[in-house]
Amino acid sequence: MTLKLTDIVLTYPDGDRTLTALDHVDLTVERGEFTAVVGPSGSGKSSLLAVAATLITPVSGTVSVAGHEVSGASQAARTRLRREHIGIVFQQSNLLASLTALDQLLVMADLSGRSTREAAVRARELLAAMDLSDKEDKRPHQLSGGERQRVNIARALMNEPEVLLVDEPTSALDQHRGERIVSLLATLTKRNGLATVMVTHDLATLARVDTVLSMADGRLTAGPVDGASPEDGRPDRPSTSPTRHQATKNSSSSGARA
Ligand SMILES: Nc1ncnc2c1ncn2[C@@H]1O[C@H](COP(=O)(O)OP(=O)(O)OP(=O)(O)O)[C@@H](O)[C@H]1O
Repeated sequence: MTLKLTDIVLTYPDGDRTLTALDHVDLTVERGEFTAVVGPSGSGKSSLLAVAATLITPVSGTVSVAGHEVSGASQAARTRLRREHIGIVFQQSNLLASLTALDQLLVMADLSGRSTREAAVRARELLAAMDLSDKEDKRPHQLSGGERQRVNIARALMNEPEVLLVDEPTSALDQHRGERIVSLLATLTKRNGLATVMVTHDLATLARVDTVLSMADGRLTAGPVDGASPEDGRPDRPSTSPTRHQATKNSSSSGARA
């Protein structure tokens, strides 16, 4: 199992009390599986991603990434694990303003000690896969919102991660560009064998994912919120299995504690 969170409890100090952001959460995502987490603001979605990214240590529970147990690992080991196995795409494009699209990717390779030649080949391949070959030399302000988000995704894939964590990828995009980004994520998940977790408010994008989970008050349960259909907003899409979103959670790989 590529990403496995078991019985995670995460709290934050809240004045003289403690706020439970994640309340005994289980999550398993296999390679090639695209999982979406939906839920209201403040329900714990970003906290879940941060724990999965090994950026925050939970009070209890275990995190395993690509077969590596995170609990008890040193800070240096976590950083290495993150660099080698996890790609993160943040909500807003956080590209460096002064760098070209190509250099945004090369910086990642530099941090992980890849050879410059090998990195340049991979970066160009990734930009081509994102349909950005003609934008290699463009800086962020010369790119559209959708193009910036595709550079973000390419950058997250630079070190060939097994796990891809994506926070609200469509929030700054119009519907068409948003759908294109999620479609791209779905394709990459299958093609690269990624275990992808996407936090989203955008129910229209759920038609492209394999599994939908809902966060509410720090608890993760199977299925979309309020009975919303994953096909909402995409009536023309060929349906793979409308009921799988519910079934997957309860029966097999992805575990969410109800
Ligand atoms: N660093 C922090 N310190 C204290 N409380 C926090 C911190 N980060 C998040 N919280 C609280 O934890 C709860 C879960 O927050 P989180 O950001 O994970 O939710 P979310 O579902 O991602 O929300 P949104 O959709 O608005 O981003 C909220 O009540 C939030 O106020």
